[in-house]
Amino acid sequence: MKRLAILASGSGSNAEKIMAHFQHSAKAEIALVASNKPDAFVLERAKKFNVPTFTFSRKEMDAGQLLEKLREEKIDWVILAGFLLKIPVALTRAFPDRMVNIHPALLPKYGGKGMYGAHVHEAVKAAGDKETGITIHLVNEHYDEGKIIFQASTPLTEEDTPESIAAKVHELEHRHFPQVIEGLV
Ligand SMILES: Nc1nc2c(c(=O)[nH]1)N[C@@H](CN(C=O)c1ccc(C(=O)N[C@@H](CCC(=O)O)C(=O)O)cc1)CN2
Ligand SMILES: NCC(=O)N[C@@H]1O[C@H](COP(=O)([O-])[O-])[C@@H](O)[C@H]1O
Repeated sequence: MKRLAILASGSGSNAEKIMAHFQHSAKAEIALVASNKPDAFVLERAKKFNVPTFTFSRKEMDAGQLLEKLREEKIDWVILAGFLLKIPVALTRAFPDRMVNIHPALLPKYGGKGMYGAHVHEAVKAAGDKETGITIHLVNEHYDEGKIIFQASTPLTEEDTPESIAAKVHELEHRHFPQVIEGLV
């Protein structure tokens, strides 16, 4: 049984879909949900699924305390689902090809520092793009430059707003991320 940890900084709607997907799985289990925000709603979602939680600061992550916890819990895969800090290289190297992230755009467009959450959808709207989508990729030491595993797109119209774009992207994420993880682990 593979042991998966989810890292998230906010609401955790993707984390919830992933926990529900693996709730009765014989292949993998969500062994930990960890956040850098003690008040992140993802922690409440984890408690609903009886998944253990762990909180840490950027300083503690950079000092190796998150890696220590992942090793203690014998984690096989790390899933970034709305995690908003850069994973230090020591941590990415501890999980080579075993750390995956979801990005709310069609990389390589709209990636890199500053490109997260609503900032991404606002940039897509400002550019007048006729489509957007999601990218699921392996994680390396740089933001959003790891090997792309999966992409899915959705059309946009001039009537779309950053909020409606976000809703379309979330729908794609919730539909695909759990299945892609299932195929990876
Ligand atoms: N080493 C890596 N770490 C992370 C990656 C990655 O690919 N490699 N992906 C991100 C997730 N992400 C996009 O998918 C992303 C998240 C956050 C940022 C960003 O600019 N963050 C701000 C800080 C925001 C905050 O403190 O609330 C910043 O760095 O200034 C960019 C991309 C997760 N980690
Ligand atoms: N660049 C990273 C980034 O922007 N990640 C995005 O944060 C949201 C988290 O939503 P959730 O907390 O409801 O799962 C998701 O849309 C995810 O793609």
